[in-house]
Order: sequence, then C-alpha cells, then structure tokens
Amino acid sequence: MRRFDGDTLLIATHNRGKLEEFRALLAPHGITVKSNRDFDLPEPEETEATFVGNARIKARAAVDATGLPALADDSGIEIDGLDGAPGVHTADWAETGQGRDFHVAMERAWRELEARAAPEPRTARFCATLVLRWPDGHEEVFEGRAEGRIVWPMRGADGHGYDPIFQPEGHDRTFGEMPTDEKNAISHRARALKKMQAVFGDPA
Ligand SMILES: O=c1nc[nH]c2c1ncn2[C@H]1C[C@H](O)[C@@H](COP(=O)(O)OP(=O)(O)OP(=O)(O)O)O1
Ligand SMILES: [Mg+2]
Repeated sequence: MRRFDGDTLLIATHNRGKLEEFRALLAPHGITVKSNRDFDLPEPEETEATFVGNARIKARAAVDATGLPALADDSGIEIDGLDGAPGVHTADWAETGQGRDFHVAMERAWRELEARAAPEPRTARFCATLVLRWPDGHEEVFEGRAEGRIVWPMRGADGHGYDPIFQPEGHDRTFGEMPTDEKNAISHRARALKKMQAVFGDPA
C-alpha cells in the first residue's frame, strides 16, 4: 500500500454532506482538505455498474482537472427486500428533473417495500467505496459497510440523503437523528476511511 505523504488532499465530491463528514474524519490527520469550493470540479457521468467503477471515474476526473491527489467516494444503499436496489442508482432515485429530492427517493424505497409486502426487519446496508488517486495514476481502494434496517416514517433532520430512514444495527435512532460525530463513529464512510488510516501512517 502506498503511503500518502502530501499535505493537501482534494475531496472529489459535489455532495456537501459527504464533504463535511470527510472534513471531520480527516481532521485528526492534519491534512489540508480542498473541495469543489476551491476548484470548479467537473461532475463526470457515473456510467459504471459498480461503486468502485464510479469512484474511479470521479477520482480520475478530479486529478486530471487539478493535478492534486484526490479522494472520491461512490456510495449507496442496498435494500435486501428490493434485491439490493437502489445500489449504484441510489442518487438517481432522488432525481426529479429539477434537482435531487431525497424525500422522493425515500418514499419510493418505502412504497416498493410495501408493494412487495417485505417482511420486517427490512434489512439494508450503506456501502461506500473510496478511491484515492495520485497524479501519477496510482490508486488505492477502500470499502466500508454499515448494516441496518429501513424504518418508516422517516426520523431526524440531521445528516443527508437517506439518513432519516436508515437505523443502524444495535441503535434505536436513525442516522438522521444522530449528530455527525456519532454517525462518523459507525458509518460506512467512516469504516472505509478507517481502513485508509494505514495510508496516512497511523495505527489502524
Ligand atoms: O451517509 C449517507 N447517508 C445517507 N445517504 C447516503 C450516504 N452515503 C450515500 N448516500 C446516498 C445519497 C447519495 O446521493 C447516494 C450516493 O450517490 P453518489 O453518486 O456516490 O454521491 P453523490 O452523487 O451524492 O455525490 P458525488 O458523486 O459528487 O460524490 O447515496
Ligand atoms: Mg454522484
């Protein structure tokens, strides 16, 4: 595994919720985090059928645009009662034609579970695949998962995306009811980033 010995890392995302989580998670490493606020990053089309494929597309586009090492995240939720959907299409379920509305996406997930009369608990997991890419093209990949269940009605105004309908295993609140630091102790993104600690030379 290649060590990251730079001092600046570009977070290749247009999602503010992800960016704020990465800022908090990377703060202890003393790395300067740059983002789409510092560069007008391209928003490439996510045309691959896998999380890692799409994370690679985003990492490559960001490195090519800036010359900086970049960290991209492709993530989503797999709902067992929907045969793993929405999966890589998690963000697409929120598209309305006038931007993304995650209430629309969460309602669709619930409606489809009801239509199939899916049994409780309605198990699901968040998955995150991180691709760290250097300007010379070297890449390291890290994956993290958070197991839980889909609940209805949605609960909580914290967080982003599908957080209000996802209750992680062993907890009685949704991600949407948890402050960022609490979610960041157990989330898919945090677990992937924990595996990445070795890249920064920290103990795992
Ligand atoms: O912790 C999370 N809590 C709630 N929802 C989440 C989370 N993590 C991913 N998600 C959902 C929403 C997101 O829109 C989609 C991923 O889609 P994905 O293409 O990877 O991200 P995105 O389009 O929002 O931002 P970008 O591609 O610029 O990084 O999965
Ligand atoms: Mg995206």
